[in-house]
This record gives sequence, structure tokens and C-alpha cells, in this order.
Amino acid sequence: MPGVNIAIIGSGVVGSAFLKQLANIKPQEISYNVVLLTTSKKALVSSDYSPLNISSYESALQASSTAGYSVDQIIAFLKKSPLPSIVVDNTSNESIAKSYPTIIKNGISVATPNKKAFSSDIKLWNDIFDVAGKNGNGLVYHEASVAAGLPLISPLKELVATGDKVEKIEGIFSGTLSYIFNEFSTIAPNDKKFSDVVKVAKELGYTEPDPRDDLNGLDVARKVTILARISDCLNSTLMLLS
Ligand SMILES: NC(=O)C1=CN([C@@H]2O[C@H](COP(=O)(O)OP(=O)(O)OC[C@H]3O[C@@H](n4cnc5c(N)ncnc54)[C@H](OP(=O)(O)O)[C@@H]3O)[C@@H](O)[C@H]2O)C=CC1
Ligand SMILES: N[C@@H](CC=O)C(=O)O
Repeated sequence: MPGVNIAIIGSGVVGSAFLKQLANIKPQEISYNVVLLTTSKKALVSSDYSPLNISSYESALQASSTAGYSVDQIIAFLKKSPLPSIVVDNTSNESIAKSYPTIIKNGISVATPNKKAFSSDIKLWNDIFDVAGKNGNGLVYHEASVAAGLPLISPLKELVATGDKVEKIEGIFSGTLSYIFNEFSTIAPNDKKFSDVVKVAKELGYTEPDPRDDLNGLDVARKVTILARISDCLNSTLMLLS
């Protein structure tokens, strides 16, 4: 059966949900084998590229004595993979995002919910999409970088590719801010503490790893920038970043 070897970076809110989905995936034409899982502290690595048992990854990670893998180590490991390989970056780390062009040029695909690579300097966007899918390079997918599990980026890309012109995009762009506003929008006055509401939003998995990115509007600005760039406004630059 054809297969793909996957290296996963991050097992937090999104990473753990992804691992759960992979563990429950129904048998299909392609087998998805997790051969590496790393956090910033620890890693699980299958040195012979046989699939790791991801149903028990939490205890295995805890017991692991292997230190977290850097991007360079991941590339070196996947370059020797007998099967095509993908890095799934479930962090919000900027330096990992900056390494996507290098990962892709090494023939390794990238799939990620990390918004940083697609909403920062337009040069990084160009560096990624100029190389992705060309000359044996890897591919790049970032569907979950806007609207999480909702399919939004692929349909938008298809609309633009087939000649539609995007005039306006409207939406509620922040789960965190929606949650906070709803908590305070009670008919009777309430005396909830703002900090407590934010804490619960984090516990529920709505916030960014650093909730200040939600509260200061940066997360919304990143999502709007990504959609604007896909909508053929390629020069959209996130002014809030400076
Ligand atoms: N939460 C959501 O609903 C959504 C989130 N996203 C995006 O998904 C990404 C992940 O978010 P979330 O899961 O909430 O974040 P979490 O903070 O829950 O998890 C981050 C994970 O990444 C690991 N990590 C961080 N830095 C590194 C590093 N340098 N090397 C290896 N591992 C690292 C952390 O490991 P350790 O603990 O060891 O540092 C942790 O396992 C973000 O980019 C976010 O914007 C996108 C759509 C929806
Ligand atoms: N922090 C985000 C979740 C992912 O994009 C939000 O609050 O909507």
C-alpha cells in the first residue's frame, strides 16, 4: 500500500486533536505513518521508519529520553525516509515557519495551522509558494490557518483560480473574542472578571498559545491578511506587526 511518513511538531490543543484523528482514521488507499513526534522538550523517533504507536503517544513522550528535535534534525531524518514525507507543524513558532522554504526544497511537504508563515513578511509567502510543488519539491497546505477545521482556504483558492473576483469577505474571525463578548453579553449585569473569562477561553482551547495575540487583534489581523493574499491582493502586509 502506498504510504506517507509524517513528522509532527507539537502535541498541544491542535496537535493532540490531529493525533487523535490520525489514530482513528479509517483504512484507505494511502497509509499515514507517524515516524516522528516532537515537542520543544521531548521527541519520539522511529529510527527504522516503522509507524509509531500513536494511540499511547502521551505516556511514550513522557517516558522518552530523546530531546526535542530541531527543524534541521527533522529534515536530515526525513531526507532518508523510504516514503514521501510531510512535516505537520502544530506550533505557532515563527522560526519554524521561516524554515518552510528549506523543508519544501528538501522534497518534504508541509501541512500546518501556524499562521506565521502566511501572514508575516510577504517575502516569506513568496519564498514558500515560489518553490512548493516544483522540481520534486514538497507541497504546502495551511487550510487550518484560518477558520480552524472549516474548509475555507481551499474553496477560496479554487474560486480565485477559476476566475471569480473576491469583492468582500465578512466573518467572525476570533473564537476567543466571540467567547469573551458572549460571556459579558448577559441580560442581567454580571460581575465576571475579565481575567477569569480569558483563562476559561484558554482552557477551552480557543486562544492562541499566547492569549495576548487574540486580545490585541493580531490573530484576527493574521487571518485577514491570509485571506486577502489568497484573494489576489498579494501585497497585503500585516501593518500591525511593525
Ligand atoms: N486553538 C485553535 O483553535 C487553533 C489554533 N491554530 C493554530 O495552531 C497552532 C497551535 O496552537 P495550539 O495547539 O493551540 O498551541 P499549544 O500551545 O496548545 O501547543 C503548541 C505545541 O507546540 C509545541 N512547540 C512549541 N514550540 C515548539 C518548538 N520550537 N519545537 C517543537 N515543539 C514546539 C509545544 O510543545 P511544548 O509544550 O514542549 O513547548 C506544544 O506541544 C498555532 O499556530 C495556532 O495559531 C489554528 C487554528 C485553530
Ligand atoms: N485563537 C484563535 C483560534 C485559532 O485560530 C481564535 O480565537 O479564533
